[in-house]
Amino acid sequence: MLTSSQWQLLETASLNTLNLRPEHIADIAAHSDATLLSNTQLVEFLQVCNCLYRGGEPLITDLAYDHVFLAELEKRQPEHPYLNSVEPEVTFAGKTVLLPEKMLSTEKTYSADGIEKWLTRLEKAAEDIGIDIASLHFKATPKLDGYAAYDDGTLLYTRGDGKKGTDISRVFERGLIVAGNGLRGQGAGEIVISLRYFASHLADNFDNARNFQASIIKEKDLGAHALEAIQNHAAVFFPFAQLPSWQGCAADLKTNLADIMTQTLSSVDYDVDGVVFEVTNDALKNHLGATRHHHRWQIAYKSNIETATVTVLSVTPQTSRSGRVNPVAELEPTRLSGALISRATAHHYGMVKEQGIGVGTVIELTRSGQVIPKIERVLKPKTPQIPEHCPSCGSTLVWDSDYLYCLNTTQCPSQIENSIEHFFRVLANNDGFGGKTIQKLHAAGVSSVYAIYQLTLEDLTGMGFGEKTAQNLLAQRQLSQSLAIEDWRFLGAFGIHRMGLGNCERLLQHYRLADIFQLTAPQIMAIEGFADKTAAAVVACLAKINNDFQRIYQLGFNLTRTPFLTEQQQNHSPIAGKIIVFTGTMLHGKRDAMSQQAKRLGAKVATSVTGKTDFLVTGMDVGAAKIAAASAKGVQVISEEDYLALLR
Ligand SMILES: NC(=O)c1ccc[n+]([C@@H]2O[C@H](COP(=O)([O-])OP(=O)(O)OC[C@H]3O[C@@H](n4cnc5c(N)ncnc54)[C@H](O)[C@@H]3O)[C@@H](O)[C@H]2O)c1
Ligand SMILES: [Zn+2]
Repeated sequence: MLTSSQWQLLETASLNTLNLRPEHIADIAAHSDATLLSNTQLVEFLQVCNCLYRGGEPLITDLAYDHVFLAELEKRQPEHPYLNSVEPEVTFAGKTVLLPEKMLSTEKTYSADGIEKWLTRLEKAAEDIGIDIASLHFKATPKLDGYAAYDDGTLLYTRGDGKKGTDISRVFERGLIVAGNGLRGQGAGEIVISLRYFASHLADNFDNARNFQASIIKEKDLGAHALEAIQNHAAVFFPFAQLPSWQGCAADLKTNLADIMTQTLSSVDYDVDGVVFEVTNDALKNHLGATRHHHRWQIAYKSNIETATVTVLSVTPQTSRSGRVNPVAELEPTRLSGALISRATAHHYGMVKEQGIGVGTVIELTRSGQVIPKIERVLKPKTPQIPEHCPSCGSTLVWDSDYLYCLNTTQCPSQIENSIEHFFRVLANNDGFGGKTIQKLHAAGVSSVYAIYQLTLEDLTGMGFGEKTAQNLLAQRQLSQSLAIEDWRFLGAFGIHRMGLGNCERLLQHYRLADIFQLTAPQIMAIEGFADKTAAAVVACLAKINNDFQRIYQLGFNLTRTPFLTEQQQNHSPIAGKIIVFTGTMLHGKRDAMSQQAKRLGAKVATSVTGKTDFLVTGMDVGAAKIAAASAKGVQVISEEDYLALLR
């Protein structure tokens, strides 16, 4: 659930009126799965995370934000405005002022390869304007993970939306000093707090450094802790120009990249979330310029994985919808990249047993893009904690290779509740049936998806749901049936073993939903992507869920049929077999819907223009440079109108 202060931040930013509701937001964060979200939900969730992050109360890790949710938006809608602008700060009161110069975000990479590519681009650009590559000079500075601000000598501004910021000069009136030479007016920098000071003086009162930085800026009256930190010069404004730096030529940079990273990351006593590389040549910087999001002459190399050494307090078994019992380690609360971690999953009970994970085990915790971090390595083993009985239903557990299973598929509460939850989560077109509601329904004797669809208002109120909640549940249930949903998603909601959403779609590209229950293993194996083991498992599982499936299917859902692969290929539409890229804002419907239609008509829809692209279909607000670049590659550029005429 969101905390009340998180909710307040959303209210201040007017994000409390979104379609996403608090329990849904918390649920998405907990599952860290972006694929189930609609496009609108995805963008709304990003806005919510950004607001909470800037307000000092992050909901998810930076890695989850970048690699799960932002990456999904990039995959689906690479041209989405959210990706092409500076993520706004929304939380501070104060006068809005135009920034003396634009403050942008940074381009990011997570690998040495990304740095190499960036260098190649710079070298090409240098050649274009006749600059000798060997003369280029580079600089690496620690990427401070504080609160970005701009000091023009008189006022201090927040970064705001990159063009307009908020006047927060009050922090200097409160005694904040400028780090380094102490001079005002050095432009962009960050408000940061000493790591050592935070650990010794503030850790008990603030969740993380970001949380503290936000408090320095936003609170009307400073708390005693903040005041003391400022007086002790532990909290400072650090102009980037004053940061310690590595400097050298491109060849040095390439050869010593790993060393430069290690040195720079530990060169200051502040939270650092990467290293910023930039070229210093002014002519080249001017030539390169910026996108709406970042300067092309600068790149941040962010570290992908974070680790910490932690002691295990106990290991808790959790039964999943498939009956597999997963070990969750309860940990001594530990800070990892700003969030307080108190639980981690071990891969399976085989690992718990072999490596000795139990009370007092010391482990290395790794976090790479998931909200719940994983135990990667055991540093000091102890007696393992292995359960004999299912924590949910008490039946005796059995081993199947490395895994422990509860075989009580028909009565185990965890299995039943998690399966129902899975169904509604995958449908993703309603948000009435979350974990808590399902638990309550199950406790009242409702133990299947079908049974949920039989409930009346009286049934629900009889189970202790309030009149309003009950009505809302029925409305949400109605939505789940009336809103259009792809048939592969519907099939995926049944949680068939070895049938993730991708395999469901693949299967339905060859057979109608109504026909898949008659399929044999060889027929499934004939489909590209299904190996013999998978095919056999699919047949067995389909047989197992057949009755349940038919009953629910017959309730009536608004299913969209997956086009057969053959239909797509043999289609005689004017765009059959063509590769199309859509760009800009479309006037005649959402781009998503247009892509779907194009696919149905046999076209391949790509997200970026290459020499193989046939058509670039342009909506509104498409830059001339983009059009010119496509034409130069021999791509036919047509307007949305012309495209629709072509289809007619
Ligand atoms: N956890 C979450 O929910 C959440 C939400 C939103 C954003 N984020 C994180 O924030 C990031 C995006 O934020 P952003 O737009 O501020 O981009 P960014 O992380 O790329 O930071 C850009 C900023 O870096 C600062 N910076 C720090 N040290 C610097 C140096 N040495 N030289 C130059 N600039 C330096 C500048 O102020 C610049 O504005 C994402 O990558 C994500 O990880 C997380
Ligand atoms: Zn059980």
